[in-house]
Amino acid sequence: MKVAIGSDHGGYKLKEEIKGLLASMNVEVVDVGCTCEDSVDYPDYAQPVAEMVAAGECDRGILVCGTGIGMSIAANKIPGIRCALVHDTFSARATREHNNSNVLAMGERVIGPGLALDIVKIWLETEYQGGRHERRLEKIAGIETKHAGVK
Ligand SMILES: O=C(CO)[C@H](O)[C@H](O)[C@H](O)COP(=O)(O)O
Repeated sequence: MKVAIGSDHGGYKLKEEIKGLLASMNVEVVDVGCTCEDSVDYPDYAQPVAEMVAAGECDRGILVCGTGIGMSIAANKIPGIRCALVHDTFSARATREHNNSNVLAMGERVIGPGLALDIVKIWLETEYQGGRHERRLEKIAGIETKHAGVK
């Protein structure tokens, strides 16, 4: 598996911890930054991660900012992206099984690294269930199609 990862300054430390976990899981990582705790703007990191996933260059994406909210809003603007903002292990599993989420967003200012790493592991290892959920994802894709190019 190949994972694109990005953070702003508010998520930098957690991003580095997640990279350590991914290395231990033999997951290939593309880190788009940021590279330190200097203040930056989260959309500049959400966009390349989401674009790499949407283009099929990476299998999944992981985004971290202070809350995860800005990252998830920005990532979900990219067609084909289903970014889930997750701060508990139940949702980590459910969003893979039900939503086939392809990007995970978390907030370093919201949860500690122990829980965050558990969430990442569960999210990466849980399979999409398909079945009844497929019809719902098709409806989400239909919303994207209907609004494509609308400003
Ligand atoms: O996008 C966010 C909130 O939706 C993130 O938490 C950012 O990390 C946060 O807004 C950055 O805030 P700062 O005061 O500039 O550090």
